[in-house]
Amino acid sequence: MIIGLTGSIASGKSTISELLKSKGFPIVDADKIAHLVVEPGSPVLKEIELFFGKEMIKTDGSLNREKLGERIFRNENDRNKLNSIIHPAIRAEMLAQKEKWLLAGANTVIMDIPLLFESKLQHFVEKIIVVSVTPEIQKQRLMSRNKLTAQDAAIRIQSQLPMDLKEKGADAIIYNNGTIEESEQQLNSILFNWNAQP
Ligand SMILES: CC(C)(COP(=O)(O)OP(=O)(O)OC[C@H]1O[C@@H](n2cnc3c(N)ncnc32)[C@H](O)[C@@H]1O)[C@@H](O)C(=O)NCCC(=O)NCCS
Ligand SMILES: Nc1ncnc2c1ncn2[C@@H]1O[C@H](COP(=O)(O)OP(=O)(O)OP(=O)(O)O)[C@@H](O)[C@H]1O
Repeated sequence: MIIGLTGSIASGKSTISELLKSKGFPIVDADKIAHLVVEPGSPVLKEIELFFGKEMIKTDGSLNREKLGERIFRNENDRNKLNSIIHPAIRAEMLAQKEKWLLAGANTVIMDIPLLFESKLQHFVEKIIVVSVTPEIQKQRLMSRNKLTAQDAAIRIQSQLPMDLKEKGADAIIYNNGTIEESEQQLNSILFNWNAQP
């Protein structure tokens, strides 16, 4: 079974993904792959430099994520441009990793895809878990994790589809407003209901 794990920014996908990993499930992580495809010297990084300018590259040749983030979260045209440069490479690597796990005999593969709905990737997966939080908790966690002002956190949240729309597209929802243990209990019952084994 291929399970898509999604949610909104700072809703707790990585936290749930870590729990799944500790239970032995193989994880294909789109955010990690997004780091991989922009390694120094990669063609994707060159394209980012050509469009967004030399100031997006640090002196050690790596991507200045903070600078690029400042630009793309507040500007839809820039965000669409970055997506058109980086997403094809991310998708190709996600599918390759999924195939690798299936060939290795995995029963269930987890695909952690933050933009599953925004990028219309529902066909990549068979079941969808949405990790949801209330807007207040989401903003608070995003501000403290990324050291952002309330305004910058709001801009990032608005760059994605609203949570209620994502919930409508879910096969199961984890409400991650309480403790991690409470979220793990919800996760366990979803895995049990779907008879999902690593
Ligand atoms: C703009 C970048 C450099 C900022 O880097 P930064 O280290 O600050 O953020 P990070 O990569 O950890 O992403 C954090 C979260 O931001 C959100 N996010 C990232 N990119 C986007 C985007 N293009 N549109 C909307 N939300 C996004 C996701 O919820 C993601 O989980 C980076 O997010 C990026 O390369 N984005 C484009 C790739 C992408 O779409 N990634 C999302 C998964 S496919
Ligand atoms: N149940 C919880 N209780 C307290 N803190 C939590 C809980 N779940 C997640 N967090 C914290 O909230 C922040 C966001 O969680 P996490 O990084 O898992 O979200 P994410 O959905 O993967 O974010 P992104 O979309 O930005 O990658 C992190 O600092 C994490 O430690």
